[in-house]
Amino acid sequence: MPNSANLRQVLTVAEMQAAERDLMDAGISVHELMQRAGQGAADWIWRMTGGRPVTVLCGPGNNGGDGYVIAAEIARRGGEVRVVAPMPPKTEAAKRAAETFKGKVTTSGEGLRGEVLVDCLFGSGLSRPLSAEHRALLRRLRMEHALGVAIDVASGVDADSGAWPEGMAAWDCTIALGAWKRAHWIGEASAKCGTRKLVDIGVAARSEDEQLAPEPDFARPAWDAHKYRRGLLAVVGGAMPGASELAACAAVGAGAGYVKLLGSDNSRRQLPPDLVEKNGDLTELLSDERISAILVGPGLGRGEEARDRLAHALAEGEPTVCDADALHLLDDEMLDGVDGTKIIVTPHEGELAQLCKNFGVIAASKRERAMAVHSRTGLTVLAKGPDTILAHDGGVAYFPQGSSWLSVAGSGDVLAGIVASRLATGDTPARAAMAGVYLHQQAAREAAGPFSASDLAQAIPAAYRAFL
Ligand SMILES: NC(=O)C1=CN([C@@H]2O[C@H](COP(=O)(O)OP(=O)(O)OC[C@H]3O[C@@H](n4cnc5c(N)ncnc54)[C@H](OP(=O)(O)O)[C@@H]3O)[C@@H](O)[C@H]2O)[C@@H](O)CC1
Ligand SMILES: Nc1ncnc2c1ncn2[C@@H]1O[C@H](COP(=O)(O)OP(=O)(O)O)[C@@H](O)[C@H]1O
Ligand SMILES: [K+]
Repeated sequence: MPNSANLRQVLTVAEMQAAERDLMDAGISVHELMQRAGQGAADWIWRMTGGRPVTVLCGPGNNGGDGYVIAAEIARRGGEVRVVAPMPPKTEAAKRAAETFKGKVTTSGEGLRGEVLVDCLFGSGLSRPLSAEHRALLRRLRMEHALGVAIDVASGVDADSGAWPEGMAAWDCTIALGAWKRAHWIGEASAKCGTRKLVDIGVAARSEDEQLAPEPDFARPAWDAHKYRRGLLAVVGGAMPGASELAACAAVGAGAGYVKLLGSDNSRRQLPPDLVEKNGDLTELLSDERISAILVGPGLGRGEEARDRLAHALAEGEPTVCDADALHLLDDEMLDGVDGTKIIVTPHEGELAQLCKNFGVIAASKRERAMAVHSRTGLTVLAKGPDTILAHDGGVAYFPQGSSWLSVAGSGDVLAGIVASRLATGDTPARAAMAGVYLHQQAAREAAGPFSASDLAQAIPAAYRAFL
């Protein structure tokens, strides 16, 4: 994934239109922007398909206009290309682009069988749901072509929410124009858009833009590093020790130099040799000044004792990750006198709903709920699930989709351990959360599903190496 800011911005349709107006104010015409977009997309298509016969489906707006530019460029390079246009071009720029394509244009593409379908029916200007006729056309053409490439966003997708049109087949590749849209990273669309490519047409990055989280860039420990300097993470255990052990095991490979499990019982259990467990009075155990971060929540329980342990952990004022049971116990009373900006919460959908309830927040979508909890409390909110959204001091960040093999019990404990480990190394909450998600996803690739959560935890050092 690109790490430069203008290739990571994620814009709404309205923001994209404003960016287009800014470019036009700077003297660049819609025609020029369409040429940049269409030629850039044609370049990717040419590289991916190596000159195989291409059918371009063109709609009436500027997405269709891009399609005519793509078709003309492929023809100029000597490729076999035809256009299916159920409606004539309506905008000036699209009409002008259509004139440059001299090849075959039909309205239905009936009987066409081809290798590559390029979808330029509708892009970000989708103003109503697809008609039954357009759905059927898209479905038929998609079935009649081996490979499908969507331009900007797949036709019928809501670019701002990532909602996917019912019954529509997935695409092999989506080529975003000018900037990423939310649909490339959230909702069903993010899972169905295939490989993502971005064509840069000169849109400038602004600091307030939402962004695709940058990949971590780790370094080996400093020459004079020692275990405490690399970070000491305290994992507060509770009623069900398995979950905190799993999180602690994950934390060992994710950057911290030392991970200590602070248990609540003295029962003899077989612990992995890397884990150090201390039992006893939690306040005393947490008074170790070398502790640089705390993880609390996995296996904590939700009763009085759990509440007490969470309150003790938060009272330390250290950078802290709250996950699982802790998310049910967090509320205004628990946060009273606590600096919320030092805390990361890692809720799944249900836990996010619980946080909203506890803090009296009402919001419609996962993204809005995460943002609302963040702005109400100052907490850094990593809302996980099939898609992951981070609401933090710097705004909102999105991530590529991880492997669906991550949907296994304990996977969230592993993520919490990784994020807490990053926090212990001195990363800011936002950086720790971003690095944590990428490490978790990379560990899933290394463990190559199906895997158990402990397989996933074991794959973390290999995942770490991928970002060195
Ligand atoms: N912004 C930029 O910087 C750049 C943008 N570029 C490109 O422009 C695209 C956006 O173009 P766009 O705004 O013209 O919208 P687009 O998606 O072509 O559709 C609008 C047309 O479709 C119609 N229509 C909509 N829904 C419909 C439905 N369900 N069923 C039937 N009709 C429907 C709608 O009709 P109306 O709502 O007006 O009745 C209108 O005629 C963007 O995705 C990117 O590809 C690049 O070229 C360069 C830089
Ligand atoms: N379908 C999916 N695709 C990608 N990642 C997923 C999917 N389902 C779950 N995950 C990831 O797996 C983890 C599951 O966490 P969680 O629901 O807390 O599990 P548990 O409570 O069992 O530990 C999260 O990091 C989430 O992002
Ligand atoms: K499209």
